Amino acid sequence: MFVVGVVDYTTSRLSAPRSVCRLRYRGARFVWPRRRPECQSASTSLGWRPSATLTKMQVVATPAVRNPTPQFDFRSDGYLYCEGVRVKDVQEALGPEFSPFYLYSQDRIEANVQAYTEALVGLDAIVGYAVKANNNVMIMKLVRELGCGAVLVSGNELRLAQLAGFDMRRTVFNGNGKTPHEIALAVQAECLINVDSEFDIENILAAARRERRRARVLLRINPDIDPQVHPYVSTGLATSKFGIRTDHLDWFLDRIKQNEELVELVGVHSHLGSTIKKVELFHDNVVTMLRIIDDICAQGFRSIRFLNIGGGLGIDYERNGERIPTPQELIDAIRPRLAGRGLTLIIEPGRSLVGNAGILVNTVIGVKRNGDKRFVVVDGSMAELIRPALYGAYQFIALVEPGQQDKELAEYDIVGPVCESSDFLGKGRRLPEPAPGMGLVVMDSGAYCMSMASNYNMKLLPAEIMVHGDSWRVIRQRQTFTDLLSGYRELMPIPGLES
Ligand SMILES: Cc1ncc(COP(=O)(O)O)c(C=O)c1O
Ligand SMILES: N[C@@H](CCCC[NH3+])C(=O)O
Repeated sequence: MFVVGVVDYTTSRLSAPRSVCRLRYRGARFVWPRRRPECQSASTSLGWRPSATLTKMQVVATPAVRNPTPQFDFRSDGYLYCEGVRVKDVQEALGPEFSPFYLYSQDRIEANVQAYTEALVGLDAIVGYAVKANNNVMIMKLVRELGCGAVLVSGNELRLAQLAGFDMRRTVFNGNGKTPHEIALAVQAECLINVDSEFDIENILAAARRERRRARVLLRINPDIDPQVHPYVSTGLATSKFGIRTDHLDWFLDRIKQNEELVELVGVHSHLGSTIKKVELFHDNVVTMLRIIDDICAQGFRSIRFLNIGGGLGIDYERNGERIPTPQELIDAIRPRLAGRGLTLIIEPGRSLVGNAGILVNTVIGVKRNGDKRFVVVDGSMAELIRPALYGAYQFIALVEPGQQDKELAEYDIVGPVCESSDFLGKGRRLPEPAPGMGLVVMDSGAYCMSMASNYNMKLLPAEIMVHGDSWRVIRQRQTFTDLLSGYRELMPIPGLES
């Protein structure tokens, strides 16, 4: 919560960063009731919260001016809450040693899964959680209990899915560089396996022969559709490393036909990319894939049962009022095409299941000025959250507590302590000046944040906290210095690492 203006009733003047009676802040609007200066509680919209005194009314605003995730809200006391838990209380309970940390809302994850399951009513479908988005095993267990399958991209994700109790026959093992060892694991576990290349199919055939099991495979198609996203998260263009070009499909079909005792072709897969905001793209993909299924069936393949359309639905990172399609809108766009086809739809969401269910809570180390430029330096960095450094990604940033009321709003770059100029969490963010020790949150950090974190500069992987209702628990401990040294165990004596 911070002051954006002061209404002086005695002079009927509004002094504010912009002296107009209509203030705008990141898409939200506060309308000062010019005609009713006696009004104690002004009309507000989208999170603006006025407070009043008899002669002057301070117009104060909470930073979450648009709140697309009700489980995370900035309340009138100026603090950020996750469900019933005040985030500042968790920060204080953990202490500075455990900062930064990730914090998730169980309710939000449940609601996100439910949005898919409700949208899919009446369709034969599997929601395959893309584990790469967030591989916390407690989150994996939760989505499994909610009925999801899993989409895996490494042998270790596969093992973790087994530990999390997934029915492995409802998992998809995917990837453009599966090793022979990983393929053997997938064949043993009876995953659905995506074929991505010539060497992939050879390795699958070899593993099936060795394991004496018939592998169930899907062909990952490269549909050459532009998902209109950042090039680094686009996967379905002809120039991408992923999938099989349609003009090369026949080679794969022949190879499968020659080896039908070892592999069963059960479906096709494609994934356009991530952060997609247009449902028409999913529709176009389904149309392309159905045409390919028809071609494949015309060549005598009788066992095609799965249409896997990948994941990719975006979330509302910007919170600027732009409409992001819901899972319901996505499914509604493709449902008519699926009627009467007798296929099981597989959809592989990652970001849209967990992205807005997590936040990264950092502690402010200090504020620094270099000439006109102002920085808020926090203890979190590109090591814990790399999306801004890697893609220039925008994630909403705010203080988890009231800013210093006597200080003005200003524009800051939010940076970490890592020795890289790309180490920023946000640029040019308008904030009240924070004091050292205050909590600063990066919203929408549930997907591709912790799972992409690193030990750069020997930073420790953060703890992860799950909130449910009024309580919270640690669902992964913070790494320790000793954890970082475990690879040296055999090489030198390290206290605490003898065995
Ligand atoms: C094959 C595949 N499936 C599913 C996903 C999940 O995508 P998203 O998190 O955007 O839903 C990805 C990641 O982009 C992927 O590569
Ligand atoms: N890591 C990306 C998404 C990659 C999706 C996997 N193909 C992100 O943070 O947005």
